[in-house]
Amino acid sequence: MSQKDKLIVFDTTLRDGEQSPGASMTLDEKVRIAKSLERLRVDVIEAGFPNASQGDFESVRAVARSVRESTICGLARAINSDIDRCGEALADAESARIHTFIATSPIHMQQKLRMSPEEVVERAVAAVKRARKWTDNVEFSCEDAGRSELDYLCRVIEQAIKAGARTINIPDTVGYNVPSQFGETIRQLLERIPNADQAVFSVHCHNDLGLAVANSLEAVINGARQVECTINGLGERAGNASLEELVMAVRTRQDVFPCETHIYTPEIVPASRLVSSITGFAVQPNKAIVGANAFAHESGIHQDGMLKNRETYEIMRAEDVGWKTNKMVMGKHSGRNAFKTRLEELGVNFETNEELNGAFARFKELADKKHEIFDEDLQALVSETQHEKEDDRFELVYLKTYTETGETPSAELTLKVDGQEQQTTAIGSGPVDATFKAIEQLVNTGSILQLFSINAITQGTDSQGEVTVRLEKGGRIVNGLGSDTDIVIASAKAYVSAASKLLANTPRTHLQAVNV
Ligand SMILES: CC(=O)SCCNC(=O)CCNC(=O)[C@H](O)C(C)(C)COP(=O)(O)OP(=O)(O)OC[C@H]1O[C@@H](n2cnc3c(N)ncnc32)[C@H](O)[C@@H]1OP(=O)(O)O
Ligand SMILES: CC(C)C(=O)C(=O)O
Repeated sequence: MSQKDKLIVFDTTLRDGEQSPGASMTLDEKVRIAKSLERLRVDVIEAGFPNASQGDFESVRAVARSVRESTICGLARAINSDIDRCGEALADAESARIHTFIATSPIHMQQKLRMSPEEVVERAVAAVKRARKWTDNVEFSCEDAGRSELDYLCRVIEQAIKAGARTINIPDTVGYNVPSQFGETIRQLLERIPNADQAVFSVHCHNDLGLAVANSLEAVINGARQVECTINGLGERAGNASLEELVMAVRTRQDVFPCETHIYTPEIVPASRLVSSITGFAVQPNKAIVGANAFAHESGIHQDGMLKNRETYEIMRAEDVGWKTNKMVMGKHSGRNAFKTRLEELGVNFETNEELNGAFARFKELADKKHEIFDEDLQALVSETQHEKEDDRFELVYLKTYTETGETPSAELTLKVDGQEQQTTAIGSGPVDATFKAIEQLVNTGSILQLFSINAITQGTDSQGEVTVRLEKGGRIVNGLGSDTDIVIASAKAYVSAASKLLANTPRTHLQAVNV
């Protein structure tokens, strides 16, 4: 069994997270999120502020009734009516905690509460005692502790513990602290408060300077054993410390942290998605752990390293946080190793290095035009390459089409016909029709177009179009395939490919080249 301390994970997505402007949640949504936090094995779920409104009260009560495995907590000011309402909302919880708070910084005491430091101590003590009438599990927070005087903090906290608080929370309410200083504050509090050993010290950091996770971790190194956090870092203003980052930092760097969480990490990504879909707050792609790119690799050197040994570029396993797998994104920065490996996974093997190099060159060309190359793009690219290999009598060199409202569409075309460049122009009912007529002038198949179909290979307006052209002549039917981000060019490629097949065994003299 592990000798390490337990780090208690206190999630406040439903309370501080909901304080994000625009992130309000309905009762049902809160229960769904609470159930997801329970699956994550979060130790304490702060479900709301029951005295804020009837709706908040009912939500906290509903969460308290639905969740059995996590402790359910409610927030209350150091005011009897807040505390009693909180106690009522939590009455049906399997395990309940009342979290009461009052500000301890000079600016908050003078300007907001308009209370003297003595009055604040008295209110804190009275609040903790009142909460203890409801439950033994009472947490006390010194709001704006990050800007409070250390001697005064020691005084308030000592009294709060004496009054019965079993968790003491040190919030950096406005995200003002930096890690070394915040860690030192925790160390000093634990050292100087005589009854500090009778409570668990907790931290609650905000992200105004982007330091919420770093400050929390430094506090843990200095003795804090509860971290307050939210899924996706949701929360007031710039948000709170993000649960997923804290949990994975502690887990990944067990050489640094003297404690461990009991979080079931494969539930992290599902919880993140749920919170994002309910609040409508999208997760940025480069967000640590839960961003779409957190386990995606695009550059060739990284992909090559990953294929040789995953740990060259990954410090965690995607599967451990709930992704199906990590991702090799095929794009313009990808190299040959990743290209070849992905195609092999798709069942395509190259017989020679020349073939691989040819396909890879085409892939790079396509990647310059299109941000991400999907498996379907690769398959289209290879099948086009293989078609060309079989029947390369004709090759599209240049195509320019002209369309304008009220004007007749036209096409200007250069084809390589049996190795020789030939040019022509044609008009048609549309740019594709004009292009097909121009090709036909040069290749002269005399065939009938039986089928012309276009499909978008992937989603997005930068998707490639894949075109199939079916030509029929004298009972013989051939298909040609072409793909490109420009659907007229894809159509030209498909027609040229079909024509090549149709005339593969025809004597080369049949062609009547038209030079313009
Ligand atoms: C840092 C944090 O995240 S703290 C939690 C923030 N969450 C919320 O505020 C929850 C939503 N809030 C609300 O619905 C309302 O503000 C309520 C119901 C809590 C209070 O509403 P109102 O009674 O209308 O008061 P209002 O919001 O205008 O002002 C807050 C009052 O609480 C006082 N107060 C603030 N914090 C505390 C505290 N911890 N203990 C005691 N009194 C406090 C203020 O001094 C002010 O008192 P005053 O009216 O005598 O000046
Ligand atoms: C009530 C406390 C914990 C809080 O949310 C804060 O100080 O940010």
